[in-house]
Amino acid sequence: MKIYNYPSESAKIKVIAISNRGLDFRKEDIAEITRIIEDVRENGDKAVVKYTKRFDAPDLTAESLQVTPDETDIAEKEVDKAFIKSLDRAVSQIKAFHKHQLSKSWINTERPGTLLGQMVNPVGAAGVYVPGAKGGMTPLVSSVLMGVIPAKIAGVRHVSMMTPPTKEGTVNPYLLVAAKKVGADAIFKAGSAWAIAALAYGTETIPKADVIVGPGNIYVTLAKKIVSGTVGIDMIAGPSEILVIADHTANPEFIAADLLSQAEHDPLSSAILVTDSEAIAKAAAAAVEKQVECLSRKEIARESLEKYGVILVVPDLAAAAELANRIAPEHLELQIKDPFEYIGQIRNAGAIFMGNYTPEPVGDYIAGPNHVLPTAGTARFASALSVDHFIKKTSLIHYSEATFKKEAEDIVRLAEIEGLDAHANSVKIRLK
Ligand SMILES: NC(=O)c1ccc[n+]([C@@H]2O[C@H](COP(=O)([O-])OP(=O)(O)OC[C@H]3O[C@@H](n4cnc5c(N)ncnc54)[C@H](O)[C@@H]3O)[C@@H](O)[C@H]2O)c1
Ligand SMILES: N[C@H](CO)Cc1c[nH]c[nH+]1
Ligand SMILES: [Zn+2]
Repeated sequence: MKIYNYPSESAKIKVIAISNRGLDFRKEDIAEITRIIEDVRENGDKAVVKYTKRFDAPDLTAESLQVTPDETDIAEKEVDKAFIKSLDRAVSQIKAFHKHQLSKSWINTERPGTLLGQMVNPVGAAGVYVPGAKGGMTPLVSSVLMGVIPAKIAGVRHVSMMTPPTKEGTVNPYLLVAAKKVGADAIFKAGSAWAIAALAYGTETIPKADVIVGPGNIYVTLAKKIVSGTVGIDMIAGPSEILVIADHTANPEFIAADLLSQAEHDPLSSAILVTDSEAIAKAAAAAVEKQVECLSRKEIARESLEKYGVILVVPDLAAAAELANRIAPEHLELQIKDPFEYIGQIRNAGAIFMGNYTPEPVGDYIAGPNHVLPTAGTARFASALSVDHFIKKTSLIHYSEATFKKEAEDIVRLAEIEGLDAHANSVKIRLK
């Protein structure tokens, strides 16, 4: 990884290139993904099957698009007991965390003659996208939990899970077992933009969703952006990112391992180290070089680090916080002497990991908070996937006759200023 002093012109250019990578869709991709979405909207299952055959599973048919109970039964026999034990711990900790997020309906009668409030309801149907590039080579079991658990806690009646099938037209058994464990109602063998389009518009086999959530590669993210508004989406949860702020107390081997943990996700992932210690910068760069060689996904990690990895040496930790706030990373690790004192300086980050024994993967798998997080600087305004993404709030309003009459004059005046006679009349007619 290259080391730059920050601030400097060259470092600024590098940081801008990294920050812009996630939402920097190519015109050709926008055109192609829009075409795919329209095709699915018009031709339903036929189009979904066509793209799945072309990109993922050459022998898939409309009849085999949905995973059958038999396939899940077979999967249950294929996975080992140790997996179930780890899965159970993750499920229970993720459930416990998300239960805190439940909102309650409320009514207020403080103002005499009124009842005002908010009724909370879950959406009827949700779609959870679970990434699975290269025929399920990286089955993101944890993303099944992160998508389905908050939907079910919110009370969503029907949750469809979408994931790209393997070349043989199957779904990785670990994904199937996880999906059953958390109560996914249907699983479909479709990925990429066609899966998102099928959820947005519905097909003969795939039910239309009210909300689509879940991370994915650039095509998934772009498709979600395009259908947003027709359906609700959680956020732009694109290629993973990590920014580590480290001081002289940090362990360079730990830093390197954590940077690589996100670089290995995708050639478009980004990994940044910001430190006030030149010695740490050099040692971490050397450790990355050494550790990357041992990774099975070293090609991906190398490509990501080459393009979107950087080490920045800043004058002090205040400058590091300022930079982190500007980049608004998905994951921010604080490998510094007193992270608790420091967090007050951080305003923009998807999730903050504090201390040398809280590496990012703790949050990816087991701590409890959701790992579906805003990327590409969208942590400036977006939050982690949560129960809130699956609910909506309806306002409740009731006026007594006496209170209505007391406020009528004000309503009429405001309506007349807006030039809306019919609004004024709907009040005046009740005063006669
Ligand atoms: N932000 C988050 O919270 C978060 C969480 C987990 C994972 N991630 C990210 O999710 C992503 C997962 O990506 P992935 O690739 O492993 O799985 P994916 O399921 O998102 O992508 C694979 C799908 O894309 C299709 N595809 C390949 N080339 C295509 C093309 N040219 N046009 C259209 N579709 C094409 C494949 O056929 C397959 O169906 C990674 O970028 C990872 O960093 C983000
Ligand atoms: N780090 C990813 C979010 O950017 C989530 C994940 C799933 N599995 C491993 N990691
Ligand atoms: Zn990860």
